[in-house]
Amino acid sequence: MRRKSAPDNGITDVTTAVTRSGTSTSPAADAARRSAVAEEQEFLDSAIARRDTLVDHLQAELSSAAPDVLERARLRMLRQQYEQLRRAQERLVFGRLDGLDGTVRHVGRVGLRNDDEDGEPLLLDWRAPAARPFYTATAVDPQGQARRRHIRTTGPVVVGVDDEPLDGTMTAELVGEGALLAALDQRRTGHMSAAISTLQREQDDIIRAEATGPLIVQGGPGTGKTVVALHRVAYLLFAHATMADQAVLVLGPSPRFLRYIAQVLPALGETAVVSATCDTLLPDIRVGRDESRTLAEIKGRALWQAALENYVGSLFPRPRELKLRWEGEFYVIPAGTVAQVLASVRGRPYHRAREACAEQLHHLLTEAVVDRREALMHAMEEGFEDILARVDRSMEQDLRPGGGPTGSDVDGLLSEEEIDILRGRIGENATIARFVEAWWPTLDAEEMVSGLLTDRALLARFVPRLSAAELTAVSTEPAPWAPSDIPLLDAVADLLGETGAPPPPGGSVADHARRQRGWVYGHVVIDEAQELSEMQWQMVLRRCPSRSVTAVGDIDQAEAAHRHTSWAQAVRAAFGERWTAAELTICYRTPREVMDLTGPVLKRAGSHNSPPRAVRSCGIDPWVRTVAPAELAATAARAVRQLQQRWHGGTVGVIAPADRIAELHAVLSDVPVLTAVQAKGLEWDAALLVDPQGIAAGPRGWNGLYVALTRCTQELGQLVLA
Ligand SMILES: Nc1ncnc2c1ncn2[C@@H]1O[C@H](COP(=O)(O)OP(=O)(O)OP(=O)(O)O)[C@@H](O)[C@H]1O
Repeated sequence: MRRKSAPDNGITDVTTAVTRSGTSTSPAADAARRSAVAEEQEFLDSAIARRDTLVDHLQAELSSAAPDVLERARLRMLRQQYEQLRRAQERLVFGRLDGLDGTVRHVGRVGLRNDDEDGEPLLLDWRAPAARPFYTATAVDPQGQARRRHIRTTGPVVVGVDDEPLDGTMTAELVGEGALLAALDQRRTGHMSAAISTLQREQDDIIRAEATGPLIVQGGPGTGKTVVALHRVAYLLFAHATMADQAVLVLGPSPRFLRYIAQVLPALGETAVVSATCDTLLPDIRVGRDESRTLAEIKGRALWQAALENYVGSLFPRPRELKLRWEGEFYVIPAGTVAQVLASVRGRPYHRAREACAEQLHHLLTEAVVDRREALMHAMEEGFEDILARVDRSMEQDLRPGGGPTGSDVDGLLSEEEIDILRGRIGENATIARFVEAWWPTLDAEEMVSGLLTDRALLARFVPRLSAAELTAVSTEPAPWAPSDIPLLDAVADLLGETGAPPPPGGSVADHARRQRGWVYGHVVIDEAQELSEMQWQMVLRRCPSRSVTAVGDIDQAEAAHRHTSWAQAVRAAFGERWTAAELTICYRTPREVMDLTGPVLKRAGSHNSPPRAVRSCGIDPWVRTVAPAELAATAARAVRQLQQRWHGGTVGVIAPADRIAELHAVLSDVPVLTAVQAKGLEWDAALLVDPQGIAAGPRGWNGLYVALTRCTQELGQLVLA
């Protein structure tokens, strides 16, 4: 932090001289702008030098550190700091707050401390509480600030500054409007980038919200839901140190979408993150086919959870007398004792219960063997020579082989150590293991689910709420797994519990989390959450029992097979009434000219909401061409070429009904040609909609058309069939 000598004068000079777009209005203004840029360049240079020094220090410390177990946590933290600093190249410094008290604070991608450890930081991390006014201070609520400055940089060079006085002389709905509009107008690269320098108030409120329970964020297309979701991950990992130990799960709608957002969190230095779709959450299972909407809807219903619990529950053994054979003799464990053993593991997953019961069985058998021996010893004491001989023989067998103590106490009773050895032998004995396996078999989730889904009678027994037609539809599906099978497999795998050895050590927290189906995350973020079925929500809950979940989505863009038209319906099965709602209201992506077309489409989709308000106009009117069906593909190819020329250096995407994709792919190999569902969450500079009526004709087609219309940042073209 620096203190200005004459705060009021300094601020006034610059802010009156520099307009929001950074262009000057007079020679005096030009001079003020140059001086402001020079001042910020000086600061940026010092921040870069400090960052480089810290990187060098950390590198030296990491390379000289011994791999001491006790040091692991500290080394992990150092490595994280090192990675964050090393990656903090672009926009190292992007903001400045001038306090009413004359203090000056710079805000940047990472925090940088001065040489003096206890002193004020040189640069505030954008997530630090002290940086918050940069995103939320207004003229009405200046939060102790006199001015906010956006510093525009290209690599290590300051190229401009945009000042906003917070004294009421300039009122703007947007924070750092110049910088924001410049960011929104940039050509799209095909990858989302971080927006730390231009986050808006309503976005910041959600990013920094408490993470103690489910937070559901509704926002229309382009309102920055993905931006908010990803920056919230970065914020939570910064604000809650322990969250990095558990990792954060980011669930997106498709692999294509995950590729689109893949660079944002690494660029912010965050690596304790696992990205997946609901279909790829199970480490060893892959979806092998599409499915009908009817089946997706049936198998997405919450009722499957109880059905599967009953199904797995039915396979737990019932209490009955158990007769075990050990060293040629039979031992009986009465049904009452078995019932007690079973009761003691009630509520545990199948395999964990099995493991615990098997252990108790080993104990009981050991006790029975020891008791019988003691009885024999008593008899021996009473002088039965032949029994003595049997005991000796039996003991020789029991304590063989293995190098342990081979003798017994002088009185013939087993010592504690010998009893332990006996118990160990029973626990490792193959015959006993076979007996336990026959009594309580280990099960495989995939076999269990396919066994249930292909057996109509079994389905009718465990899923009685399905109609006869639904039972038939489910039981006659083909073999490879479909998307709606994944939550069923996950539910059964969870009810069964893990078997086998834990995954090998090594790798990062994210590697561990990725490899383990049952990993519990510190937080889960879901994008396009309106698409999740009730059973997919259960998958989320299993991975985050604390319910520290942020779900962003647009209920009006819902295209999934479920019939939810409100968030209350969508999340009732998962959270009941206990969730918090938030809303994003401003559309950043799609220009006003295009958003004006979306109102009627949204109405046709059955929504009572209005589309979000577009923040900017691009000056390009959306266009429509009517085309004969036979000309469609060729016209689309020509239109795409023209768009590519106009948006040279940017991106173009095509959206069409599913049945036209193949025909278009044949002529358009260098641009994405997607259905509306596949285009979810994506954006391009220009979008071409081919046969929009066809898009609207599908199931939930108007919602699909709403998605399709809102993918462009600049130009929208439509080819309508004659
Ligand atoms: N504060 C911001 N600063 C800069 N760019 C932003 C900001 N907020 C949103 N954007 C940009 O606006 C576009 C839309 O954002 P985003 O994809 O997060 O919206 P969305 O609500 O998830 O949209 P959709 O529901 O259509 O998928 C992106 O290019 C994003 O980078």
